[in-house]
Amino acid sequence: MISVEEALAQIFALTMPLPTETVPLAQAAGRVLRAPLCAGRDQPPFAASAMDGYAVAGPVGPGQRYRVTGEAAAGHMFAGHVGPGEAVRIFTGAPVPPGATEVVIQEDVTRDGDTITLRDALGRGPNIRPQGQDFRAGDQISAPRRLRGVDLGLIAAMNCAEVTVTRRPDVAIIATGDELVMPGEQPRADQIIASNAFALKAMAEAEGATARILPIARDTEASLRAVFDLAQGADVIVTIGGASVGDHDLVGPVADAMGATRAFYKVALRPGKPLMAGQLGSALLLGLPGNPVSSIVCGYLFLRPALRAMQGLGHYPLPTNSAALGCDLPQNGPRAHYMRATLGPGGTITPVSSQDSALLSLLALSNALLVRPAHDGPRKAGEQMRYIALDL
Ligand SMILES: Nc1nc2c(c(=O)[nH]1)N[C@H]1C(S)=C(S)[C@@H](COP(=O)(O)OP(=O)(O)OC[C@H]3O[C@@H](n4cnc5c(N)ncnc54)[C@H](O)[C@@H]3O)O[C@H]1N2
Ligand code: MOO
Repeated sequence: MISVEEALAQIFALTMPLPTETVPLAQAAGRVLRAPLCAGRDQPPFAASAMDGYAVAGPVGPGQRYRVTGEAAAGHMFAGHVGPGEAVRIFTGAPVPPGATEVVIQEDVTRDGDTITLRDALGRGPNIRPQGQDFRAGDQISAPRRLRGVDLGLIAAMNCAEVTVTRRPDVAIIATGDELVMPGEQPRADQIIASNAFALKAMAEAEGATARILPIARDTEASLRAVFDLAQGADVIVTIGGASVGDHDLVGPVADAMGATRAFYKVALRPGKPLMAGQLGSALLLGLPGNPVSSIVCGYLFLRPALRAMQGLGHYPLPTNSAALGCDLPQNGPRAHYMRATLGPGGTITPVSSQDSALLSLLALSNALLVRPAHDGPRKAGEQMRYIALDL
């Protein structure tokens, strides 16, 4: 059995950044920017008033008087110049007219006809945002990066209407097993509901992929082949179940018979030991174990990083944080253990009561995977441990 790190490296070796496409900004949230962007203009493009008040020229102090010669509002600049002893009525966001040295807020002014007089208690000036204070024409946003809402706002301000992003990976998800029916169907007494595909689809979509749940493959070679055929065109084919050593575990043999090349089978990992990875046609093939927690943990550890790599974000495992252990733990065995755990209010992390890989309800109660490396020694409450946030 190979280590989790080796398995992830082998999966990365099977991935290539996908081609790019150009999309309008309004459709770019969550996509991965692949080409750097350049600001088309300075922001603000002119010295701008930060307040509503008066743009004045000349010394500013209590009792100073100015003659108001015009008005500047956002989107309506004042065409003239402000000379000594003159003022222009100005509003937030308006260009500060040439000659003006300060904007005095209107609360500090008394106005009588066309004359303003500054009050005794003056606020601090100058209330002018210099041209290019936010960014300059030519300033760049670097790539690659996942585009958040704030990035889209900045790109829009730079006057870029379109962005070059990675094409969305297409993920085909195949649940396998005679015991499975879809939610809402009428299961026989010996059947259960196929649940894992829904978690994995949500995970893939949160990583920027499109995901399709294919019909459940039954435990026959013909059925599995037929569903694999439906996966054509996918960048990633994820199978669920049928990965172990039982007589009805057909994923490996059928994929092999269809020409898949196998990178590895079995990882020193708990849960998720019977994980398989390879290539089928041009698709990355991830054969996940059927136990619900195993498949979802493998989705975190392998599918998410693989989708990031395919979108051009590089080869990285999901990030970990550290927290103080809430209880003692015995020595770990030979498999890295990703324990379902809760991160409590005091910042301590505690494994949930059972680590059985079939217990979806306990996974749903958890908000972290406590990482125990293979052969990790016994741990005492209070020790710092690494964990992965269960954020999807
Ligand atoms: N003799 C051995 N038996 C098993 C071993 C082993 O090493 N030797 N490994 C165990 C481990 S660990 C795991 S994990 C499982 C993985 O088995 P499979 O990947 O072949 O999965 P299945 O047998 O098809 O299913 C396991 C379990 O999960 C349920 N399941 C399957 N698909 C779904 C789905 N889409 N949604 C919800 N639940 C699903 C299935 O009904 C089974 O209960 O093998 C152990 N056995
Ligand atoms: O490797 Mo299995 O996923 O422990 O239950």
